[in-house]
Amino acid sequence: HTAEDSIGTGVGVLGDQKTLNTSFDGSAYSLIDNTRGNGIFTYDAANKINERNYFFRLPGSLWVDADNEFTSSYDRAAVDAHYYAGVTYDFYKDVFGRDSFDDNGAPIKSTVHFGRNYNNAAWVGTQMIYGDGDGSNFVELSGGLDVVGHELTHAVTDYSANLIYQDESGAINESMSDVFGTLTEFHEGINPDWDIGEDIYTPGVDNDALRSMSDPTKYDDPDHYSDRYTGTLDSGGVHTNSGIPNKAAYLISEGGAHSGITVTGIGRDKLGQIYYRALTQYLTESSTFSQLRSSLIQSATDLYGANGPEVVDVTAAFDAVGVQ
Ligand SMILES: O=C(NO)[C@]12CC[C@H](CC1)C2
Ligand SMILES: [Ca+2]
Ligand SMILES: [Ca+2]
Ligand SMILES: [Ca+2]
Ligand SMILES: [Zn+2]
Repeated sequence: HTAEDSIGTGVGVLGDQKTLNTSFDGSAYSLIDNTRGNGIFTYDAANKINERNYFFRLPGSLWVDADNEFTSSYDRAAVDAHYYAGVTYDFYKDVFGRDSFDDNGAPIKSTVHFGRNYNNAAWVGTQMIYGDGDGSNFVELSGGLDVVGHELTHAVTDYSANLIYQDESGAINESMSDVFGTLTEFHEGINPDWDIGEDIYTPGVDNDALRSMSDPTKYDDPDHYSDRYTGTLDSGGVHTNSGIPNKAAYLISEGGAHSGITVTGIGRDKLGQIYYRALTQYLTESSTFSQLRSSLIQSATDLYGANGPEVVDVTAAFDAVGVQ
């Protein structure tokens, strides 16, 4: 008896109802979505840490439920990891024609309840992991669509430019994840914004976020090359210096005046196409900010012509953040 596709109901981290693609094996329902690529699979690390007190051996146990209703508080992290992985899969497929992170339908695996009070999420080379947060700095991190899109974009990057996670190439790696995590949020269209992590950060504080793409300085990240971090923390400031290309991406899409330069704005769709082409056709593992600028100008030229408003805006945006 082979398993069959089923549709379950769930409640996400923020208490929102959603339907889930699940799989019934004759006795129980599991978080296997067979409607996308070679499947989306969600697992439970059950907050265990292994005998040496290091992180739990992955992926943990496949998420199983007796009645196809995923409505308990313990279920919420799994509901959103599963559902938002599907949203991100659809974004890449519908907008760029990319079939999963490897463009070959690779199964997408996520593990939730990872670690204990773990204030983080990551792509660990083979799958996503999501901590529950400590309940004060973070709630379950899979509850942020931009975070799920951010993490899955790390996988896309690994299978394309494979940007080294250090210094400027690392900051571009981070920025790509913020850009496509944000574009995923706009594609779904529920409370989209140019902030990162707002849905899962500091439940006790409203209107804050981890990072801002529209104004990186709001959270002390630079928005100009002259203010870049040159130290060794965080692999050379990959989560800080990402503010510089993030600000450029925001200006390319939305326009604005910055450092005495005015950018018109070409919109999110063109931003996404230009960035996706640069990530998959021109950037390499050691690309610098300057090479990001030239890759994006080349991509805009390929897609929309040599002297159009798109090339003008990409050029102006990188001038505005001090990258030549
Ligand atoms: O930027 C990140 N990882 O590279 C974050 C930080 C908070 C969200 C979960 C992980 C995004
Ligand atoms: Ca149930
Ligand atoms: Ca956001
Ligand atoms: Ca908050
Ligand atoms: Zn990241």
